[in-house]
Amino acid sequence: MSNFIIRTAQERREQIRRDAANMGIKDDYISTLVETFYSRVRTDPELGPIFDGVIGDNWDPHLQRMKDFWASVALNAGRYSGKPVPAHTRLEGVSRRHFSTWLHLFRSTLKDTAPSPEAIDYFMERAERIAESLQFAMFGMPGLQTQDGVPTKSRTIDV
Ligand code: HEM
Repeated sequence: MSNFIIRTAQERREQIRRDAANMGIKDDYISTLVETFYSRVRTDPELGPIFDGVIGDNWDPHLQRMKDFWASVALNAGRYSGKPVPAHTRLEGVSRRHFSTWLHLFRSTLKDTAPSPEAIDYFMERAERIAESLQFAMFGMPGLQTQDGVPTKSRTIDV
């Protein structure tokens, strides 16, 4: 006979936070990660101009949104309620190469700042999964041309 354990959403959320805390992941680390990552993005020769064009000098709201986003992804904080897909499909001049650069920069930021080796994998797994979804929304399946050459824009991402 198998035993089923039924947990409430609240219990699941607490478990996620306990697991993350055991890796050293809490709000203060998410704040460090986001601040460090985007300070590197801003000076990156490929990514910097793309962000500059959209965000200009108005970085504070973007950084706050990204802290809420990562707290929701990593800690199930439920603080983010934006729409990542349209925010990216409307960007001009972004290719798969930019995503590869983004992921490299994210990994090196984690290597330099993460509170534990497990935390690096924890964030990278999630970043890679979301990057895949965004690229699918923007460019379609790798190697598959959409009928009219226009990227699929209808995907949503649950965080
Ligand atoms: C080529 C790689 C990427 C570029 C150039 C890029 C660029 C941008 C820019 C310019 C914005 C601001 C959009 C606006 O305010 O209208 C933005 C927002 C955002 N990005 Fe990215 N991004 C990239 C990859 C990613 C990845 C991999 C993730 C997640 C793992 C991500 C998550 C987000 C989120 C959550 C927002 C806020 C969307 C909103 O609620 O308005 N981005 N991104």
